[in-house]
Order: sequence, then C-alpha cells, then structure tokens
Amino acid sequence: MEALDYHAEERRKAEFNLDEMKIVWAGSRRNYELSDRVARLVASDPVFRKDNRTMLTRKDLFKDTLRKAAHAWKRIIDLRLSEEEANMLRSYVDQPAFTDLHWGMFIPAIKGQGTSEQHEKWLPMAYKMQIIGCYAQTELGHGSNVQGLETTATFDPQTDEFDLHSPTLTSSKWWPGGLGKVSTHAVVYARLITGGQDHGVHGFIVQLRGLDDHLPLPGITVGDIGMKFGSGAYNSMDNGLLRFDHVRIPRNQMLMRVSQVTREGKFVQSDVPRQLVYGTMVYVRQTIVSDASCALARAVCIATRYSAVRRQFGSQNGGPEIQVIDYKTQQSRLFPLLASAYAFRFVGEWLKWLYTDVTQRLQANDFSTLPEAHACTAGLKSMTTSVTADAIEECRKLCGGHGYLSNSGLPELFAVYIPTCTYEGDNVVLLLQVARFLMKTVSQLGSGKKPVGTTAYMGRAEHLMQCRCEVEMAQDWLKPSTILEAFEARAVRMSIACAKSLGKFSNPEDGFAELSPDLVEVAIAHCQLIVVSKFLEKLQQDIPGKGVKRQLEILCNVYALHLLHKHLGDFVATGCITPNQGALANEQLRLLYAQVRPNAIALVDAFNYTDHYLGSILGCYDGNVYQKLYQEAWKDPLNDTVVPDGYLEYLRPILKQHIRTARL
Ligand SMILES: CCCCCCCCCC/C=C\CCCCCC(=O)SCCNC(=O)CCNC(=O)[C@H](O)C(C)(C)COP(=O)(O)OP(=O)(O)OC[C@H]1O[C@@H](n2cnc3c(N)ncnc32)[C@H](O)[C@@H]1OP(=O)(O)O
Ligand SMILES: Cc1cc2nc3c(=O)[nH]c(=O)nc-3n(C[C@H](O)[C@H](O)[C@H](O)COP(=O)(O)OP(=O)(O)OC[C@H]3O[C@@H](n4cnc5c(N)ncnc54)[C@H](O)[C@@H]3O)c2cc1C
Repeated sequence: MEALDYHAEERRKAEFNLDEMKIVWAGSRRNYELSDRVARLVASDPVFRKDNRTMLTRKDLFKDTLRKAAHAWKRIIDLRLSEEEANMLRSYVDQPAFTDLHWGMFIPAIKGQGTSEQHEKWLPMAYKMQIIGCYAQTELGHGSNVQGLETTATFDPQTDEFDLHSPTLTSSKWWPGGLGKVSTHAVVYARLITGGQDHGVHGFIVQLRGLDDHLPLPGITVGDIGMKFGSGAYNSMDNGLLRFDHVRIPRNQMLMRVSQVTREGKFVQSDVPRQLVYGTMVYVRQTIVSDASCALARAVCIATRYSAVRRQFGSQNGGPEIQVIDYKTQQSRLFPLLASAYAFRFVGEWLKWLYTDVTQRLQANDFSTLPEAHACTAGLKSMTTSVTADAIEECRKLCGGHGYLSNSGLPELFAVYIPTCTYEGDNVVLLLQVARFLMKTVSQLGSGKKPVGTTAYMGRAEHLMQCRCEVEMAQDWLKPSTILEAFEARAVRMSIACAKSLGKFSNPEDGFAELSPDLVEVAIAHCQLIVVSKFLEKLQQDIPGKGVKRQLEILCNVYALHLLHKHLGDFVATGCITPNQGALANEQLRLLYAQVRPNAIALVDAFNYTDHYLGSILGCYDGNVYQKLYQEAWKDPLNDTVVPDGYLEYLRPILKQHIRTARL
C-alpha cells in the first residue's frame, strides 16, 4: 500500500524539475549522489537514532555521543569511506562531538601551521585517530582578543624544551570542544618567550592525557566546563578547561611554519605573515558559512511543510480552513528565509572557491589575497550566522505553539546553532575587522591602487556616489543591474560617509571606537552586497532543468528586495533610491511571494533532507503531523504512569486540604 502523502497536492503544484534543483542545491550531481547515499546510510542505522536525546542526562548524552562517534568511525573504516564521505557521515549523525574539533580544527591547524616534518610525524597518527586532538586557544579571561592570551611557552635552551605554564586563573584555557574529557592532544596557543622576550601568540602541540590510561599527564589539570544552553543540544560536547603547571614539551612541538625557534633559542620570523597563525580560524569560518545554509534550510523546511499542513480560520460553507502558508504575513516572514537559504548556499560555494584559491597562493608564497580572504570569511561568517540564528527562532514562531515542542526539532536546532554567533569569532568583533578593511580600501582610493575582488565596486565610487536609480514601475526592480547598482551605491556611500566622519577625529583609533556602531552597519551593507552579487553571478551559469533557473531568479529577487525593504532607511538616507522607489520594491516583493507560493514545498524538498536528519514531526516529509504528534506525546516518560510520581507526597496533601477547607 502506498504511504499517505499529505503534501502530494502541494508537490503537484511545483513548476520546476525537482531532481535538477536537488543537484543545484548539492553543488553537482556527484555531490548530490554522495550526500544522498550517506544521509540514507545514517538514517537507516539504529545506532544513530536521536529522537530521545533531549531526555538524556548529561552523562548519558555524553556516553551516547562517544558510542555514536565510535560507531561512525567503524562505519567509515568498514565501508572505506573517503574523507569527503566521512565528513558527510559525521554531519548527518547530527550530534556535536569531539570529532568536529579533531577533524575540523586540530588537523587543519597542524596542516596549516606545521612544517613538513611536523606533518609527517603528527598527521598519520591523527588521521588514524591514534591520537585525538582539539584546538585550545580561548582562555577564561580572553577569547576575542587573541593577542591578550596569557598562557606562556618559555624556551629553555638547557633542555631544548618549552615550559608551558598558566600563570593566572584567567589564563586557564576555557571552552575548547573535545578538551574536557576526550582529547589526548591539543594545539595550544600560548605566548612564545625566548631569552626573556615575548614574541606573541603561537601554536604548540601538547599531549594532555596518557595514551594507555587516558589520565592527565603530570602538571596538567583538565576537565569539563559544565552544562550549556538548552537540553541535549551542545551538551553532547565536552567543552573543557585546562591549566598547565610548568609542563615540558620538546622544541619541535612548536608549529613552525610561520616562525621558528632555533636550538640556541633564537626567534626567526619567516616571510610568512604572522596572521597565518590565525589561519585555522579563517578555514573554519569559511565552513561555517556553508553550514549556515544547511541549518537555515533545515528550519525553513520544517516551517514551510508545517505551514502547508496547518490551517486556521476562513472556512467557507463548512469547507477546510485556510492553510497558514497562504497568509501574506506568513509568506512575508517565511519566503525571505527560504530565499536566504539558497543565497547562503551559493555564497558558501563561492567562499569555498575563494579559500581554495588563497590556500594555493599561500603555498606559492603569494600573500596578496589574504586580507580579502580574512575580510570575506569574517564578514560572511558573521552575517550568515546572525541571520540564521534569528531565522530559526522566527521559524519556531511561524509554527505557532507546536514549534515550541521539542519534537518540532526547532528548540534543539536553535540551542545548537546560536553559539555560532560567538565561536570562531564574536560576530560584532568580526564585522569590525571587515569595517577596518573597508576603511583602509576607501583611504587608498585616491592613491591609484585599484580595489580588487569584492571591493572592486569601490573603484567606481565616483559613479556610484552620484548615480540615480531608474526604477519607475515595480517590475523595473527585476533587472539584475538595477538591483546590483542599488546595493553597490548603498555600500559605497555608507563606507565613504563613515570614512569622512573618521577623518574628523585627530586619533583614528578614537574615531573607530566612537563610530563602531556605524562601522558595523557599513560592514553588513558590504556583506549583503557580496551575497546578492554572488547569487546574481550564479544565475549567469548554465542551469539545466525545466523551470529551475526561473525559480532561482525569483528567489534571488526575493532575497535582494526583502533586504532593500528591511534596510530602506539606509537606501533612502544615502540617496540611492527614493521613498517611492522603495514602495515599488515592496510592491514587487508581494508579487514575487505569490510566485514562490506554489513552489514552496518543492523548494524545500530540494534540500533532500531525510526525516532522520530533520528530526522534526512538523517537518516530516509526508506531512502526517497530527497523528505523529499524538503518538509521540504518549512516549513521554511523564505518561509512563497515569498518576505522576510525587502525587502522594505533594499533590494529595494540597488537594485534601482543599477538600477540608471546602467542607468548612
Ligand atoms: C541539532 C544538532 C546539530 C548538530 C550540528 C553539529 C555541528 C557542530 C559543528 C561544530 C563545529 C565547530 C565547533 C566550533 C568550534 C569553535 C572553535 C573556536 O571558537 S576557536 C577560537 C576562535 N577564536 C576567535 O575567533 C577569536 C577572534 N579574534 C580574532 O580572530 C583576532 O584576535 C582579531 C582578528 C579579532 C584581532 O586580532 P589582532 O591580532 O589583534 O588583529 P588586529 O585587529 O590588530 O589586526 C592585525 C592585522 O591582521 C589582520 N588579521 C586579523 N585576523 C586575520 C586573519 N585571520 N587572517 C588574516 N589577517 C588577519 C587584520 O586585518 C589586520 O590587518 P591590517 O592590514 O594590519 O589592518
Ligand atoms: C560553544 C562554544 C564552543 C567553543 N569552542 C572553542 C574551541 O573549540 N576552542 C577555542 O579556543 N575556543 C572555543 N570557544 C570560544 C570562542 O571562540 C569565544 O567565546 C569567542 O571567540 C568569543 O570570545 P569571548 O568569549 O572572549 O567574547 P568577548 O570578547 O568577551 O565578548 C563579549 C562581548 O564583548 C563584545 N566585544 C568584545 N570585544 C569587542 C571590541 N573590540 N569591540 C566591540 N565589542 C567587543 C562582543 O561583541 C560581545 O558582545 C567556544 C565558544 C563556544 C560558545
């Protein structure tokens, strides 16, 4: 018997080829096939069940995480999965674990900052997981200000060793994932001191626990920092604390690609810029942008499917009520998020390309694009994670009361997701980095140095400062060149206005501090321009499949025009558009929502998420929401007994007293 599909009618309405859209979303047919296979593999494996994890105690959740990680590793070995497939498998297991940091930061830190001898020694052990590592940078007293870290690594020429020490309470390492209970090793960031001189922060490979007994090595104090936000969620991770009491490591465990310390204790700074010590963060920020599109797509998929099932008001002659997805307010809240998921997907693809390009250049000692890579990764990490975190909460509200149920999947997704706005660089701190880069670019405009890459538009500042938007009718807003010019003009005008204001301060640093809220806005305008322009560039590509390109054009326009509507103040205040043109953009936006509507369910089906990965009754593929909610309620441990524990001690005495009082 064919299973009932409550979304069948919605699916029939789609005006595009779904299979081709799935390929666009995955990036290529090959990616689609790999990811589909691995997602199904995880979904069908009982060890990877996750429907009960919010009920587990912290200890049980942690043990469950260890069990899943061990099983995942066994599957990876048994099935001889490639590195790419293994990464997919871990992400579909969908439970934050020490392995995220081992593969995502420890290994990349050694690869990026180690010498070839260090690669040869450490990487094979790490790849086989004979050692497990984490990334220990943040301290109790300092996270954002990396130059303010206090842990010291003092070179002792007598023994050819470094002495790792935590001189203060605030120098305790605090937060590193995987550190608390699992890691045998860490890349530790500490101030390098040779001959009494401080050379700033560098990375060191340090063994923390015995490989036979897992006990902390002498001089090392290590443990978990405690429960975090939400139940389940990020509590599967052992974020840890770490203190060193004069722990000795050999000299060759300093990561020496950027700087070296000789046998005599001489500090040697190579031609490589010192910022490469921050290289692992650039790498991870880039991956966080792609992950933002996945998390956003997940929330949007749940909210869209549920909005098509849920009906409220408007029944005519006893007929069905209106699907909430048909309310214009629901559409105006939901469809921009759907469009943002696609926009982040494409900018993530582009950022991956940019990162690969900069890595290849670095290998050839070309450091010219490093500032651009830093600004793009920092800015886009910040913008996409902030939008996604807010969007998950918006999707919860779009699902009404049932969105607040744990089994909607949204509370846990929110709790797991929100720290992305903080880790790998606080979002405001990162936007200020982008603003510095932009102010530097503006200051060089008259010098003959042509801006390149994502700031190339600033080279046309003269035109963009005085151009007038030519929109006369709502449909004029559908022209890509009109949209692009409006976003470029807004970004350049905001940048130049800020640069002028900065110029009024005698001390530029005072000016930067004073104007920082405005500078953050400038950075956001620039990042939004990047996302819009990369979406438009994507549409220049040959995109096969009936109606696929057309849907993407609609989504691109929704993305750009909803931003224009949201930030209308910026656009109008900088004179890029008139208030009337703003109203026309809004009119066009409403027409676009009507075009998204029949395709909404198919557009979220294109994410190809299994019910296992989505982990949401409201977002399940077949839309059989009410029956599943009802069945699930009875599985709650509170319903194991009809009369709850505690009735006799606490409820009955009150009730009895009530009866006595009533009799009086
Ligand atoms: C439902 C279940 C779902 C389950 C899903 C599971 C998913 C789980 C996934 C988990 C994955 C990962 C886990 C999370 C890991 C998190 C790990 C961390 O957080 S690690 C710690 C990260 N820490 C930070 O990011 C710190 C932020 N601070 C900094 O980066 C820097 O200190 C600073 C950039 C803010 C300032 O540095 P400073 O040295 O003081 O720099 P200046 O401002 O003086 O700038 C000097 C100069 O350098 C340039 N610069 C700065 N940074 C970089 C860089 N990275 N690359 C290149 N250049 C850089 C800067 O622009 C300046 O340039 P000038 O030309 O001189 O202007
Ligand atoms: C779940 C999670 C996992 C983590 N995993 C790791 C890990 O594996 N390894 C690791 O080393 N670290 C890890 N961290 C630490 C993380 O990288 C830091 O918390 C992060 O970099 C932010 O630094 P902070 O905590 O010092 O924030 P702070 O800098 O103290 O931020 C506090 C407030 O001050 C503001 N602020 C700070 N500086 C400025 C400024 N210059 N201008 C304006 N405003 C400013 C911020 O915007 C924020 O509002 C993790 C953190 C979390 C939450």
